[in-house]
Amino acid sequence: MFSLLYGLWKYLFSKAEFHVLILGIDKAGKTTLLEKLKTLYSDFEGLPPDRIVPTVGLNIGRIEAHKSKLIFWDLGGQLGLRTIWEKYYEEAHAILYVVDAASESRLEDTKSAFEKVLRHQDLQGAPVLIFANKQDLEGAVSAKEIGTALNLKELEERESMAMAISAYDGSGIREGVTWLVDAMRTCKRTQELKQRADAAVTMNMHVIKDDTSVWRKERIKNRVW
Ligand SMILES: Nc1nc2c(ncn2[C@@H]2O[C@H](COP(=O)(O)OP(=O)(O)OP(=O)(O)O)[C@@H](O)[C@H]2O)c(=O)[nH]1
Ligand SMILES: [Mg+2]
Repeated sequence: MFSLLYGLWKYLFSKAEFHVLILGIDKAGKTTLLEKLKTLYSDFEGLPPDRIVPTVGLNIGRIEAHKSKLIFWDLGGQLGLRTIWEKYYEEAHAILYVVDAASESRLEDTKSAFEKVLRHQDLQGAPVLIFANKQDLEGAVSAKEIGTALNLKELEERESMAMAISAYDGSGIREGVTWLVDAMRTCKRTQELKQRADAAVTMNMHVIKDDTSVWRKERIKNRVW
């Protein structure tokens, strides 16, 4: 009962909260980015790149930006781990797709994994932000080139953007987060996710009401006043 009431209170009075799924093939720099986000947006210093290992499970990062709470889910990008991605689609407000812009040889793999993500029913209407990562390396291609390679222009039914970043030095990340928050605030998918959450809260309220009436009946029965 207390947890239901607390959940309801939190729901009514807390800041907007968004779930962002960080995807991309292995070694794109997803976890390095997640740790940089923590450093840039919280009092907590994220792990330095030399302490980051390939991801097998799930890494979570919570930050606050533009009066919103952002919860990032970072999953492993190795081939055998990509089947796990879809378990998180339903709850995600947006996709942050990280690309190693300095590795031309892996662009085909990046592209086919990306197309598969976009085709999934559970991600309909989710805004997509592409981070063309590793811009600190010589030979890294521009965000525009990555956007063209991934056919971003053809995504009519959703908001999309490609931005150049370096998860090492942090360049471009803040601009990307600003775009992302704006896109999540205004997109139809966010409204739909909210409606679903509202429906769950309404159901919880019925449970609370039922609990209370049972409790009142008990008091009457036992004459406890
Ligand atoms: N030069 C450079 N290297 C980077 C950058 N971001 C990540 N790396 C390096 O790229 C490699 C892979 O980084 P990770 O963050 O582990 O990549 P990941 O996408 O999380 O990989 P998985 O967990 O296997 O899916 C590491 O050696 C990082 O140090 C960057 O902005 N610049
Ligand atoms: Mg990782």
